[in-house]
Amino acid sequence: MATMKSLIGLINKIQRACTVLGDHGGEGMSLWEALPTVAVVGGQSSGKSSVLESVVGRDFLPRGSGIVTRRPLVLQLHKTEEGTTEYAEFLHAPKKRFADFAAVRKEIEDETDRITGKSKQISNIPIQLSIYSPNVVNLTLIDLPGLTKVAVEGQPDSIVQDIENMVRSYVEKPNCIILAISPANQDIATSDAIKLAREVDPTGERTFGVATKLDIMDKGTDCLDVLEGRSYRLQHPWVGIVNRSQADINKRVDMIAARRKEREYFETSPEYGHLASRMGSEYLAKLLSQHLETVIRQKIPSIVALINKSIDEINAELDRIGRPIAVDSGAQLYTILELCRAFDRVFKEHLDGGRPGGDRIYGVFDHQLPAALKKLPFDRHLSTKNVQKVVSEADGYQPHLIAPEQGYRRLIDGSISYFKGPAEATVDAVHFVLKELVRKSISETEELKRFPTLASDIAAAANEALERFRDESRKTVLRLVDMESSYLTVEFFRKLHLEPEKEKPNPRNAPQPNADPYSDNHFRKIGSNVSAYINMVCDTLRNSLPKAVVYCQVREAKRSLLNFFYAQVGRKEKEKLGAMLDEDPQLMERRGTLAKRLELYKQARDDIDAVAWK
Ligand SMILES: Nc1nc2c(ncn2[C@@H]2O[C@H](COP(=O)(O)OP(=O)(O)OP(=O)(O)O)[C@@H](O)[C@H]2O)c(=O)[nH]1
Repeated sequence: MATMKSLIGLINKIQRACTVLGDHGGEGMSLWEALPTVAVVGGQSSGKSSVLESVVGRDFLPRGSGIVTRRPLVLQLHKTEEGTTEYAEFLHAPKKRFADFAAVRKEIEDETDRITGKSKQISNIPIQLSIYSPNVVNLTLIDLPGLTKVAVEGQPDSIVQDIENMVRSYVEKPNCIILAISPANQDIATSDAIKLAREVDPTGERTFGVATKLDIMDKGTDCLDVLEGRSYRLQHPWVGIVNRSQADINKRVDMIAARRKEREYFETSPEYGHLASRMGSEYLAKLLSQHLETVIRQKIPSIVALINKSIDEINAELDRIGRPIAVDSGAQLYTILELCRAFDRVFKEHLDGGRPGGDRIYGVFDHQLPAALKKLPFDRHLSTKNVQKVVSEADGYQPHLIAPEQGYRRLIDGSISYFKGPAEATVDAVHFVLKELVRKSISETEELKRFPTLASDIAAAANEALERFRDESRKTVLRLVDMESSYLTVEFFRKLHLEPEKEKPNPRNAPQPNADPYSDNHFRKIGSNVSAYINMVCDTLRNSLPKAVVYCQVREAKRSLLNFFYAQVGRKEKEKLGAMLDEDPQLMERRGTLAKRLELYKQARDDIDAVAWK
């Protein structure tokens, strides 16, 4: 079975971790709130600090008038071997050991002011103090500001309510054991601590009543009715305490002597002698420690359940925002390539039909290109007038004898050059569709959302690659057009000569006697032959241009869009890779916090497993 030391020590450890992570309750069912604690509650000057110092056996708490305790002080007591030196440690100064307890008092004052400033404000951010001593029991107590009645100089009017709200936020928790300090020299009925305890713990199952200042009750009065449970009955027996008086404090009576004096007081007291074994700060410490250990043991299952639930929630959140990237360059390079592949998959789905977009490329070939070809000004270029002009210029001083070979060539070349416009327009149109698909693919790649720098690097690399593909495609389509000029299809013209005159003899068209062979008819015929040839070329290009564009741009985009990028990334050194994976700072901070909390909860679960099964 787990020992008391190990269980309370376990809770101390988890409590410290919670404070490091800023989990001191208040945000839903936090781990802190699931941990059993003992809260010390009492009115101003009720003797809270004196009880705590008696339990610790050391003078270490700040004293003074007005509100002294302005932040909760989580006091974790660790019993060490007899004869070992006592020392204290603060969570906010983990490397520093305090052997001088006067310095502990100063550190508490300074740390209080660090958060609340020199004002008399209060704050619910706890100060975590651990004391290691052979004269203590394993116990965690939370010292809270004294319940006060009136604001003093320098305090806001709301201070009374603020303090009560803070104290209430601790004692209302079902896991909080209430140490209610009431001065016996005042009517217990007016005790602020008992009033509050009755409110939040009506059955008294988690309230321990402590009566202080028994030694300065009015002569002839005693506290037996309360201490023997006849009035203000609680489930746990009241404990009477005699702390150092102010005179003792001023005389620097040390705590161990004070404890001895307290023991003698009860053993020699005519009223309380028969209760001596159940009175005094040492007995109170043991009673609380045993009770705390019992409560912790009962709460272990619910604490473990909460820890497991928190671990699952944190893991789910980490999965949602993405796990931290390992810092070694191999892992970073792997991550970058994985993210590139994720983008590439989305891009290919757009092209191959899994996602919309690829159809727009087909639309360029099926609508835009034919429409552009149709609009080419061949009618004007092959008008009889222009044919005559070109043929005459081509003949020079010697008119052609049979067929105007040069004229034909010039007319054909001139016509073919018109195809360059639609060819380049097709290349550009497909380029812009591909660029748009890159942009969409970047935004649709979920994994890339947390890496804005890498996303823009991939987009830049992809667009550079598309520019290269476009240049290559433009050269290729212009070459296709130029090839049509470089060698005319002889077969076409052979057939032309073999083909009977298609036109029915039309008296108007029939050659008139003494007709000029170079008449309109002649040139119209040339124009129509060239037009027929150009139509053939047009049909060829309408089919070959899309093939060239797909081959140079679409196929390359699918095969090697990021090849240059991969080569560049492979050559980058470590810090450059890290810079590519820089994330949204808020996201990184969020992930860091979650990772720390996850670590806390996993460590707590392991600690509990290690202790609970001993
Ligand atoms: N004679 C006697 N004096 C006591 C006893 N307990 C506390 N005092 C005195 O009462 C005064 C207040 O004691 P503290 O321990 O500071 O009380 P507190 O509740 O911590 O006060 P604040 O935190 O400042 O509100 C001090 O002068 C103590 O010396 C006691 O049992 N007997």
